[in-house]
Amino acid sequence: MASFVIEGGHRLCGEIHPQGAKNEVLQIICATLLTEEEVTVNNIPDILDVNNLIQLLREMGVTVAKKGIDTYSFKAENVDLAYLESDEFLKKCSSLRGSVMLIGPMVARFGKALISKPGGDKIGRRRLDTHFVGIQNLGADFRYDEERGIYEITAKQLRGNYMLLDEASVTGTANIVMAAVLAKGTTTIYNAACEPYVQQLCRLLNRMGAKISGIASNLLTIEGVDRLHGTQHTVLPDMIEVGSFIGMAAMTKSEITIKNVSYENLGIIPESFRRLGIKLEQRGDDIYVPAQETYEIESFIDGSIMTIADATWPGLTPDLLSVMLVVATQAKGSVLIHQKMFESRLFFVDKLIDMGAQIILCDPHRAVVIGHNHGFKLRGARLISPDIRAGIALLIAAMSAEGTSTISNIEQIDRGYQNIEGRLNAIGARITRI
Ligand SMILES: CC(=O)N[C@H]1[C@@H](OP(=O)(O)OP(=O)(O)OC[C@H]2O[C@@H](n3ccc(=O)[nH]c3=O)[C@H](O)[C@@H]2O)O[C@H](CO)[C@@H](O)[C@@H]1O
Ligand SMILES: C=C(OP(=O)(O)O)C(=O)O
Repeated sequence: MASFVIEGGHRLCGEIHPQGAKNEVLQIICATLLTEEEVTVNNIPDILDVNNLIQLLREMGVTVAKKGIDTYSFKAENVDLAYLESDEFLKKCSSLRGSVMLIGPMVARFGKALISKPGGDKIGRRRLDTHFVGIQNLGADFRYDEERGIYEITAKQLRGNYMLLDEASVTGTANIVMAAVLAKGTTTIYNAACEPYVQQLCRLLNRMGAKISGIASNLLTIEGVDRLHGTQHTVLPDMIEVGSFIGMAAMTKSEITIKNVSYENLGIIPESFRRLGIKLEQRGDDIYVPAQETYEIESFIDGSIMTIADATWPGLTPDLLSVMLVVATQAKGSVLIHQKMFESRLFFVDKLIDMGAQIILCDPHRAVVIGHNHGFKLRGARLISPDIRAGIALLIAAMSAEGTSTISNIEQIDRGYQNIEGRLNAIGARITRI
């Protein structure tokens, strides 16, 4: 288990480039299975989750070529269908959350998919009903093999259907869309997730020859086609990384410019940081964050205490609440952080309380943060990263703290942040990997 040793109290200064979006690229890589032709993908981040998925595709028989520093081509011409049934494949899938999105393309193209329960963060229950019910609605048969602990999904020919999803699941919508593009007839998905990740997937599929309309809304219509072909795709910058950098700058009183953020795809994220009192400016497609000695959390118009809560897109992504919570500990004023979607994502506040933060954990979903207004600094501590976003939040806390901190289990951070210590040290941080 690797660790970061962080010397706190150093200001950052300069420019930083966000990596490609993890949650988009996981969908895009799975979609390359839908054609035997070559699909080239640019701006792929060099992170654990993505590298593991690429490796999994290689083992499935997909020809993967690295064409440039962050460009790969995928050609799923000779997929090894026997390997897809092996215990080795299923074991690998179970350690990788993104692998659940192999089901849609595999059923659509090969008529069969096997899957064991996928991994990912331990951030609460993560049910897959939306995925399964959606693909079942297209005519697939689901069987649970108790002995092997796996689901077997089969379909001779998927058929388009109308469906109203029970929740706007991001990976669930992606899975159903990828199954529906090769189904016979028209599929309508109401209450579809419409995060930029899903929008980008739909745009890629249309470039491959699919017929999807309603992109960016919660009502998608998909006219099935017989086959898809090769194309090119460029992954958007990672909006969660952009948000993490905004929070990091505010917390460490730093002046930074976050380059090429694709501002129009950030939705409510910039405004949500502004509500915490953080100044930021859009400069072309960059975000400039000036050095701020203090930032004051807004109140609602009626004077009541600010609430920052997650919601499905175009609401605020749950993946930034841990960062916003940490940033609030040094703000002026108080805020209620309400993590509605996941029930185990706020427990890391214990560690912040140990570092001197004033936080009341009301229940598994809600925490009230009483900001210090930089009145006193957090204290360096020995920390452990419980999940990817709590991990980056603790890193931000450690960077702003007095003294040295150690964060262990940084594999959780590496799942989603590319060479984070290298990129932050280049603009003034002091982080060592041990
Ligand atoms: C690989 C990937 O893309 N992961 C993202 C994806 O996970 P993932 O697609 O697994 O998450 P889902 O969108 O399915 O749902 C996340 C959680 O929110 C709950 N839920 C969801 C929708 C809803 O309307 N109401 C509701 O309560 C679900 O029950 C679940 O507990 O989307 C999540 C929600 O944005 C993000 O945190 C993850 O980073
Ligand atoms: C929860 C996340 O990832 P995953 O869905 O891969 O567990 C995340 O990216 O914040």
